[in-house]
Amino acid sequence: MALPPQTLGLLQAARCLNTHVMADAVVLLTETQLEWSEVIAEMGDTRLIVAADHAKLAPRLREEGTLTVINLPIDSRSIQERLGQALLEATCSGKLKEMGRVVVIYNGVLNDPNAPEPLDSLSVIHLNDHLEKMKLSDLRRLKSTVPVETLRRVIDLAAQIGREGREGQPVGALFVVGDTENVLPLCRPINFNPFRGYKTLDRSLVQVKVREQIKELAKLDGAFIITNKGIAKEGCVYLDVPSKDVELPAGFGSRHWAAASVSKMTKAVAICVSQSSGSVRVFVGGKQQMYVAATPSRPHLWSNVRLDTHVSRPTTGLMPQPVSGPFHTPVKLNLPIPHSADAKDSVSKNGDA
Ligand SMILES: Nc1ncnc2c1ncn2[C@@H]1O[C@H](COP(=O)(O)OP(=O)(O)OP(=O)(O)O)[C@@H](O)[C@H]1O
Repeated sequence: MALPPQTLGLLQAARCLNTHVMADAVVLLTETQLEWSEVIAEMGDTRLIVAADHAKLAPRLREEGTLTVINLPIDSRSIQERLGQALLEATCSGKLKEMGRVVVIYNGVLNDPNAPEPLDSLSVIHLNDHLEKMKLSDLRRLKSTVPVETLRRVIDLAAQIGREGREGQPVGALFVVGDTENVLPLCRPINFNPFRGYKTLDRSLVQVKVREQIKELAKLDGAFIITNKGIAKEGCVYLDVPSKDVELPAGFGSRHWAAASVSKMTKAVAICVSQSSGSVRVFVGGKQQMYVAATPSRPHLWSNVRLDTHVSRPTTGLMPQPVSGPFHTPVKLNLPIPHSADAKDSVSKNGDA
């Protein structure tokens, strides 16, 4: 079966563009089975990376041993989010250079995916402009065993909870991600487990509806336990973790101490949303390794500006506006926490209010 003319034209244009802009590769984002041997023949010696729903396309893709494939499960996210995820996965797995550029072919107009020629768009993406500003590579530097994609998803969810609260009220939360084997024995239920009895897919944070549900559940006391793969396992659990081997500046309460301690005792990453400030702190190995401000100064980008304080926010007045999309959060890494006597109530000299 020959390739549809529009797809063929896009492949040829992508190959040409790849040479002109000296791109590292052509990335093909597709949910549609193609005649892969023809695609490969069309691309000649141009590097091709296929980002596709592996389960659906796997049998045919596997037949083409030479193709570089990124597994991208279909879900309800927008094409921009899926594209972001594909580039992130490709960069994190070393298939693309962080500073490089790529030509991407995708279905950008979002017409019927079952149409004979769903591929309709071509873009040149400079990864430096995207991934570096987003500082997603920083997630890798956390040196945790939790996949970067799971971390990004939970951090984004945590940041949304911190910014949006629930029904006008500020809400805090604690996510313990990964190493569930060692984390679960440290947990005891303080309420019914809201995830019990649900199928894995219905507990996956890939699903928007699951993330929305978790935002609702964040009102309840206790922590969420999330697996490496981003599956919610338990909610409303109390972490019985001694805090003797961790150090936090004055002003942090029991949620933050529990986060630091559980990350010290296990290989899990603890992601803590402060109810009082709305900010998010990421703990690995007993230490705070990342800070996400409650109010993004540069929406849609990850950056590492702002020094870190644990600042109270007003409980009345306008809440910061939620920002959608996967890469919207100002992030700070490893900057020292001020050791003031009352960090929690201090107002940042650096404008972190
Ligand atoms: N060990 C723990 N395990 C699970 N959840 C906890 C634990 N300790 C505290 N929490 C949760 O954190 C909530 C707030 O506790 P606390 O005010 O002491 O925390 P905090 O660190 O000051 O955070 P915040 O800035 O959100 O107030 C508790 O109501 C509880 O839901």
